[in-house]
This record gives sequence, structure tokens and C-alpha cells, in this order.
Amino acid sequence: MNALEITGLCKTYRGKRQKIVKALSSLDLTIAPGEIFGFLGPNGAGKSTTIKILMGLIQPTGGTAKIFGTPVINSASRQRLGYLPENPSFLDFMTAREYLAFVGRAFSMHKSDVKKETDRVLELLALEGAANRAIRHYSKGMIQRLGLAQVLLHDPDIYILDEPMSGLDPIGRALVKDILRDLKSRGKTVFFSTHITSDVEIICDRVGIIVNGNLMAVDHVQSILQSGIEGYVIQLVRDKMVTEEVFVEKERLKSFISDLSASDVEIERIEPKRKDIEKFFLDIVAKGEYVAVE
Ligand SMILES: Nc1ncnc2c1ncn2[C@@H]1O[C@H](COP(=O)(O)OP(=O)(O)OP(=O)(O)O)[C@@H](O)[C@H]1O
Repeated sequence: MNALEITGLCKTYRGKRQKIVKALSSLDLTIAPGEIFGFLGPNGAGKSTTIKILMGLIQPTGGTAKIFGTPVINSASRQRLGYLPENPSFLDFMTAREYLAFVGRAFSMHKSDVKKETDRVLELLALEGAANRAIRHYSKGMIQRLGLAQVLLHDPDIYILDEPMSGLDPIGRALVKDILRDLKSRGKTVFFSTHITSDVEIICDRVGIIVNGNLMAVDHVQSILQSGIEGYVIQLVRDKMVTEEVFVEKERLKSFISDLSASDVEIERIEPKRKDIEKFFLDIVAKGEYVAVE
């Protein structure tokens, strides 16, 4: 059974002056259990709209979505799910420890598990020192980490995270990447939105690129990185002295090498230059006649 199954999902909003905004156009996507999937798109592409539909926070205009086989219109679909919204906010008069106890009760966790798991997630997110401080005194990064702590508390099977690295410093980002890798090693499924291509490159199994509500590409990150050879950087040597480095396009490699054989120049090193996820993303956005969203 798929962890996530989205079929023909559409969403239209009524914007200012009743203007129709097509946020999602017939989105089809399946995610297997145990996958880490990056949902990559520029601002206004439709990432949060998709996630809000999965969470039952808004209704789609058309199509269906299922989590572990249960339609998202049924709240039971979210029993095995942890959700981090974009810019999470809390009852900020509470301390993190009080808030996590509240979340534990909401998920019907046993009292002793709540205590144990609260300690575990506070430590994991480096919040143990601030655990008894009112949340209103937290920094932006601490709020984001608390959001992740509450997602992890009840050890769900699938995680839907709307921009989990948002507002985090490099230490916080590294922490979250480690947490996502740990979830993967424990067979959990993660679906997260982002517009940061390097995060996708480091953590994800697959990536889906959404532009203007259209899913433009879905592929394995490793296949993108393997297949995307654009050319070669060649280091040339003349008279045993390093002379220069040249870039040769993929199609020109053969003729370049045969031209060299007639000269006194030798090849010291050839390195393939690959398209990274950022280049892949930018090419897709360009092909999709992407129009900047205000
Ligand atoms: N409640 C709403 N009413 C009208 N239009 C909306 C509403 N919510 C979102 N939109 C529009 O729908 C489109 C998709 O928005 P969405 O928030 O899903 O994008 P996103 O990919 O999450 O963007 P970001 O990366 O900036 O968070 C945008 O054009 C946005 O302006």
C-alpha cells in the first residue's frame, strides 16, 4: 500500500476581487512507505495548498488523496501522521514541556510515555535547556524546533512537513537533516516541501518539482545527479607543465580528444561536470514558462 496517493488533485481559490487563482492543476503523485520525498517549488507554486489538503484543513476543488489507503477527508487518515505547518505557532504562555504534555494527551499517549518521549524530543531538538521557559520567549529557530519536537513526540509513521528548515541556522538545519535521516533508517515516510535545492540533494530519495500548480517532474535524486552530465572539465598539460583547464561540452568530447592527438598537449585529468538539483530545478522552471508570483 502506498504511504501517500494523490490523484487528479485540483484547487482553485477566489482571490482579491473574486479573481480565480488556480493553485493546483490535476496533481498525481504516489509516495512509497519509507521514502523521503522533497516537494520542491518556487514561492506560490502550490506546495502549502497540497499539504493543507492532505491535512484536511482545506477542501480540494477536485481529485482525491489518501494516506496509507485512507482518504484524507476521513480524519482517521491522520492517526499515523505528524504534521509541521509553515510558520508553526503555539499557545505561547505555555512552556515547551507543558505544550508537549498537551500534545501527548491529544494523541492518547500513556502518561509515562509522554514524560519519556518529551525528554527524548527536547534533547533531540536541543531544547532541554529551555524546556521550562514560556514559548513566547523563544527565538524563531527555537519555535521551529519545537514544531518538529511535537511532530516527533508520538512517533508517527508518516511525516508531512511544510518547509521544515525554515528559520533555522546552519546548526539547526544540520540537526533536522540528521533527524530526517534517522526517520528514514527507521522506515518512516517523509514528505516535505522546500524551495532549497541543496536540502533535497542531501536528504531525499525522490523529488517532485511543482511550478504554478503543475507537477513538472518527479524523479530519483540519484538518477538526476547521475544522468545530468553536461560536459567535462579537462586539465591539459604541455611539456609536463600544467597549462590550463578547459570545459568541453558532452557532444564535443570525442572530436576534442582526436584534435588533441595531433598536438603536443596531453590530458592530465577529465572530470564530468554534472547538472545538480538546482540546475535541474531552474531548467524545469524555465521550460514551464514560469511566471513570477507576487
Ligand atoms: N487562501 C487563499 N486565497 C487565495 N489565493 C490563495 C490562498 N492561499 C494560497 N493562494 C494562492 O495559491 C497559490 C499557491 O499558494 P501556496 O501557498 O500553496 O504556494 P507555496 O508553494 O506553498 O508557496 P510558498 O513557498 O511561498 O509558501 C498562490 O498563487 C497563492 O497566492
